[in-house]
Amino acid sequence: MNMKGLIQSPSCSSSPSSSSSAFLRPPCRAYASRNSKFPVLFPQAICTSQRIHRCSGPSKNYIDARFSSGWSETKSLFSKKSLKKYLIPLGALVTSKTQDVSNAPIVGDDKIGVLLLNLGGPETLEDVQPFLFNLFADPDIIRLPRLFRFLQKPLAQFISVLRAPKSKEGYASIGGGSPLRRITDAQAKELMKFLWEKNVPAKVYVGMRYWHPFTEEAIEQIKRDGITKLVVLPLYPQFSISTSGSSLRLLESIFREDEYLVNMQHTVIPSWYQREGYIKAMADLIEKELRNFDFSEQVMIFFSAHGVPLAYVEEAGDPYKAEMEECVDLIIEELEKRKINNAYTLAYQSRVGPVEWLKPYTDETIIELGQKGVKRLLAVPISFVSEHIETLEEIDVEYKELALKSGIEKWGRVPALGCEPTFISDLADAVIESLPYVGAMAVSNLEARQSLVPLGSVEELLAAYDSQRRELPAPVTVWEWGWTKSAETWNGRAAMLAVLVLLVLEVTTGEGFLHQWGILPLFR
Ligand SMILES: C=CC1=C(C)c2cc3[nH]c(cc4nc(cc5[nH]c(cc1n2)c(C)c5CCC(=O)O)C(CCC(=O)O)=C4C)c(C)c3C=C
Ligand SMILES: [Fe+2]
Repeated sequence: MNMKGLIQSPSCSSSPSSSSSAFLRPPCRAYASRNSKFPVLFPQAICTSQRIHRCSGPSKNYIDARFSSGWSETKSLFSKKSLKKYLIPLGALVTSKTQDVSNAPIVGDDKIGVLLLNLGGPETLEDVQPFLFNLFADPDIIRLPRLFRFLQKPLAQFISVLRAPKSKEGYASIGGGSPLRRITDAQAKELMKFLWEKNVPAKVYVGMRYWHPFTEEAIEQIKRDGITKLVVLPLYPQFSISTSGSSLRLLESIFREDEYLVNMQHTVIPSWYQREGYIKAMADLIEKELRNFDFSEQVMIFFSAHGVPLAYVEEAGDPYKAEMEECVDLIIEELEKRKINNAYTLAYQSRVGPVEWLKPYTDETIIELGQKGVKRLLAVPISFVSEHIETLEEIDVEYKELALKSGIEKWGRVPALGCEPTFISDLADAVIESLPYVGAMAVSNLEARQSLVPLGSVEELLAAYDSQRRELPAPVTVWEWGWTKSAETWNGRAAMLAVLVLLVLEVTTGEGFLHQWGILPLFR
């Protein structure tokens, strides 16, 4: 079959892992979620086919865990009203008959596509500033109050120019650019291979949020190929408004404006950290890396996740923290099954700007552990499945140095999953399991309504998790001031306030240093 035109990057070497049917669970009883008024029934068919890790009892299922812990306590946007909506995904309903313009694989009458969503990264040092501009221009990264929205682009320009030298240094130290495109392309190629081997001939596309290949480019290709059923799969294991959410929001706006896409059936797999293949693959990597230590049972397993500003979780109901904690629990459970009972901890890295981010912070935790006499540390990057600047530079260089200075004697790091066959094979299973829900009309489709991983259309998912689209303090604060805990915070806030004043003056008068430097106006 013709696969030309698809991803042609260096592939990961892998061989298909053994069938994941070993992961099938015993039939699950139907039960209701503990803190919710809405009973969530999990029929056997769904439980087994979704291969959700926790399927053993009322207190240990995925949805139940969400609503019984952080979610309900954090003014979650999964209010009972939105939860109801969430559990009744409507799907994209209209079947489109498209012209057969390409060699896209066909199942029945359908041409199936999988769209992998990822962040994207600068490929050269010249790309760094424009990449940062795209990132900071994203209203899901810097959420300005409505009144200040017109400042989004000038502010993004300003911050990106300011941050570029530091970022460039980082990218220079890892070879002059991000490896993200190469790795994501390789993952796409492997995923396609697994899908075909599992008798699902699908095309896999990569759509990046902030750099090439942009999501818009992937969508154009999807249209050219005449895809009729699309599975949208963000490559972030845990959902965050700032990552998968942002990509889905972009997708929603693209879908809305396009007649072809309005009619294309699709579904979204919003997060998949609880899948057994992913959990086992992570545990495999940890187990392997522990073997490099002497006295391996004394090694502290240090999960380091990318942070998000605290307000995302506490004010907008971002499920990221709850999903992260659940994910760590699942990996630890898997390790314990293997008789690996090491101490472990979770901390958050990579904060940007002066607002408060999820705590504990990775750097502070490393210092504390050193003070407490921990001698062996194994860092586990957990929020991202490729190597990238924050593993290769921040963890491997900065945190390692800090750890050694803080009294840690032996440091190790688990590699990112990349193209691990167990992992990619399981992603292929996730795609296959989602296919019956593509375009499913949940109102009349009991299974879609009861799906454990709440598959739904882009629009429904966005409406469910972020319907109110609250204004949040941006990671880089531009309007807050006051007495703060540290001089760094205060300096940052004062500087940003000054920036805001200058920007307002620039934009209203049309004069100032940004105009002199040719940065403004953005569009001539
Ligand atoms: C789950 C992963 C990620 C979350 C959550 C996330 C939130 C987030 N990030 C920024 C700001 C920056 N991120 C940058 C790079 C970057 N971010 C992620 C992942 C998550 N970000 C990755 C994988 C990468 C690296 C891509 C690569 O090129 O390898 C950067 C640029 C690098 C730098 O200058 O440090 C910035 C800036 C914010 C503000 C945020 C939440 C609001
Ligand atoms: Fe980031």
